[in-house]
Amino acid sequence: MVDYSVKGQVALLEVNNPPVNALSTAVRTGLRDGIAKASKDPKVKAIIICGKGQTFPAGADIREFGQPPRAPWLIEVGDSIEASLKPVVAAIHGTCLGGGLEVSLFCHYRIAVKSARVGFPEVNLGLLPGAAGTQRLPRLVGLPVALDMITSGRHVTALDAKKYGILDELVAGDLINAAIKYAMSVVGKPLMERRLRYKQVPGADKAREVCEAAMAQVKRKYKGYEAPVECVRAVRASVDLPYADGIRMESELFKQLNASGQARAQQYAFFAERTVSRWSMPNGSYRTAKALPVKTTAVLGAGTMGTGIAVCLLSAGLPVILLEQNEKLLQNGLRTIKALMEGSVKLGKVPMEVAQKATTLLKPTLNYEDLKDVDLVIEAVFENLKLKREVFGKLDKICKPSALLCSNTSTLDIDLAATSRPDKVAGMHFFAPAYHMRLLENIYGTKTSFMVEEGANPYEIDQIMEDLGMPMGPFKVRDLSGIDIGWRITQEVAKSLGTTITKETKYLGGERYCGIGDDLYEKGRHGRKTGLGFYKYEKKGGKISTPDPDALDIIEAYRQRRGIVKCKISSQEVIERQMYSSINEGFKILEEGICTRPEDIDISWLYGFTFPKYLGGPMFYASRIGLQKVYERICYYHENFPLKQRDCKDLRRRGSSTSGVYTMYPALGVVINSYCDMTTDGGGWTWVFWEVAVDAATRCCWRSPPFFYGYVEVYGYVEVCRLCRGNDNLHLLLSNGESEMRFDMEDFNNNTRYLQYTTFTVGNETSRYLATLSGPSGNVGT
Ligand SMILES: CC(C)(COP(=O)(O)OP(=O)(O)OC[C@H]1O[C@@H](n2cnc3c(N)ncnc32)[C@H](O)[C@@H]1OP(=O)(O)O)[C@@H](O)C(=O)NCCC(=O)NCCSC(=O)C[C@@H](O)CCCCCCCCCCCCC(=O)O
Repeated sequence: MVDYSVKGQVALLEVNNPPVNALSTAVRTGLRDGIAKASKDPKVKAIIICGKGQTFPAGADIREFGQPPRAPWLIEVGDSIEASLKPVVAAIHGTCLGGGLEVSLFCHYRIAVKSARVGFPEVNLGLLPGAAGTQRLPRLVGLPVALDMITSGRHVTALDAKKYGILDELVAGDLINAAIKYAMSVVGKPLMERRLRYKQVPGADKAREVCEAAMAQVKRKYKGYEAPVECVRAVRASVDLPYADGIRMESELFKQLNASGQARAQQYAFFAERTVSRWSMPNGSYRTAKALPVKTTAVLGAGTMGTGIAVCLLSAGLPVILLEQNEKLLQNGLRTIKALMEGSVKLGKVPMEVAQKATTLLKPTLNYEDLKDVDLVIEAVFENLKLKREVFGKLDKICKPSALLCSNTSTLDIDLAATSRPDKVAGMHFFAPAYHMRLLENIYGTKTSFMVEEGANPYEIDQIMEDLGMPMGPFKVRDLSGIDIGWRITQEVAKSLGTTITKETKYLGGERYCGIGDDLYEKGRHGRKTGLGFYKYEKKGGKISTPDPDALDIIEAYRQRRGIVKCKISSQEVIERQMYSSINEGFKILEEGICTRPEDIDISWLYGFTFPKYLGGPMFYASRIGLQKVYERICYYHENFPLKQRDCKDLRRRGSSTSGVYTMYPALGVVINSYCDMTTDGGGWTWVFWEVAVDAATRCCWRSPPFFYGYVEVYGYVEVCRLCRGNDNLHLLLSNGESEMRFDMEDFNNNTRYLQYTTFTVGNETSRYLATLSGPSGNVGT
């Protein structure tokens, strides 16, 4: 796993663990042994560490995180590198990430080719750099850059890394030859000053302000995610604590994060993203399919979706012909595209050069003839079957036979497009905003409005779903995508069913129909673009939403017209009805063979609905709750409400299996047992322990950090019998000696599911602590 050779007076340690040279146990052992061997060899004057194949090590081996940890620890290997009496040079190409960057920071010198990138992406896996990265990077580059890199996980170009001081030199030509030359040039120079552990963090006097600002920023930007918060804490320790204590704290926080449900979910998402790219269909797979070259494109319709799609294509550097039916709509569209491009540049999402080039790549037209040579057409006209059929008829006549004709429809049957080239016609459903969302898919939503019809308040529903981690509640999403769009879609559905929607319509196609959206539509409340929808906005097209009593009046009038008696719907029920109906649909999709793996569905949600990665996706979420429970609740809603939940045999089968544990995610380990206890120490701290057995092999245990302050949120299923038993068995108490946090538990002895949502703030500290406790098939406390 590490090839050892000596070139002249330089020992070469080449990590050889394709595809990304991950730092597995064997690699760590190889590095440790290689350093020892080179240190003993009198011929060797300097040592080089590099990667064979496509990259320098891109990090620890993520697959090892779900297994019992095995020595040598990366940090011990790093210590032996730093202690070497012969200079050690990291020669970097490809992606030097995570543990790879940590290895290089133990080396005395770092050189790289210009195309290399470095970074600490651990945060994206629900972790922090756990092999001294949080202590060493700040010592090298100062707090602002270290905090930015570690909390964002971004990849930094070699050029920037050189500017920050991470790299000592950029080299051209053959990396190994350049590294040998460089290594020989530093032989005999003092090594002490190159050992980062002895350095002070530059700008330490500003640590408090800088770290507090970073903490406030990560809480705002990565709301709900635990890892960025712990990253800031760990980096701050590089200033507040001596090196050895900082390392201990980093290691504690790493272990704590790694045992959390968020890390499991984010690591699952990492592999799921890669799994879904290995698609397979009856007539081919990713192995056999060849991509059709697309050099020129056209977008039909310059409304919200059309302009968004155009920006997406332009940002990818593709020429776009934008077609509209009249000059006024076309000019509006061009203005929107210009504004979106400028906004993307401001947010750093699109480089300035790309935006400048886009102006030359965009060609407006009113004439279908201009589309005759394009490779790809994406139609984004109104969701009206007749109109779309007309458009496809014209495109079929004008476009070259090899051109792909795609529809951005979210609901209409693509087979109805009626062209002479059905094999070149496809649905290409972009998610709004099209230039931002990475998903191009066709999944359709939940039956949210039902709940509002029964008495729930849309703003409360949004808040509950946002607290669960969705960036936007379902009603904000409806305002964003346009209430008129929803209205048009249901009109089309009704038409295709040979019926019409009236004020009295209660069922459509055998499913319950809610007409609240129709009432809003009739009042001109079409969502954000009109400044009014479920919410009120600061202006037409505005982004600042405020609850609107007028919208609530419309909803109430609707209920009265229908004779619906308003009832109270609990937060738990809101979550269940939102999530479980989607999970049920997910299983139905698997059963129907539309998707082949749960990962396909989860990735659609992560990219299409910005579902929080720390929950993994609805299918992963279901497996954490326990399919049996999910299935029981779906049955309950099916029996007690006039909802038409489609009964899914697959979920029923899995849900009624006696084990109660679904082994859908063996790679991550399945939690088979969990145990929770607490104790109060002499300092007045209440320590909460969760002990979790994973796959009967890994036992991880973590406790609440000693600096437990801030506010606590507990939500999700709480299987109370698994909670710590306090004096009166009725609450969970957390205390920091001055204040107490108390979570009252109801139905404690009934073993019933229970949702408790509480926030608690102590002093000015705004840190967030999230605790998710759940079910007998063992969900990890986080
Ligand atoms: C590197 C990439 C950018 C490459 O992208 P590309 O598109 O080219 O390729 P793919 O993404 O498709 O990947 C190809 C292939 O490789 C697999 N893979 C990629 N990275 C890894 C990896 N790090 N580990 C394993 N496998 C990996 C990928 O799955 C693909 O295979 P597949 O079969 O699925 O197709 C891109 O891949 C990328 O971004 N990778 C991730 C990079 C990353 O996140 N790196 C950081 C990893 S975490 C880390 O490094 C942590 C460190 O800080 C070290 C922590 C040390 C922990 C010490 C803990 C102390 C506590 C224990 C002590 C116990 C003692 C006690 O009890 O006291």
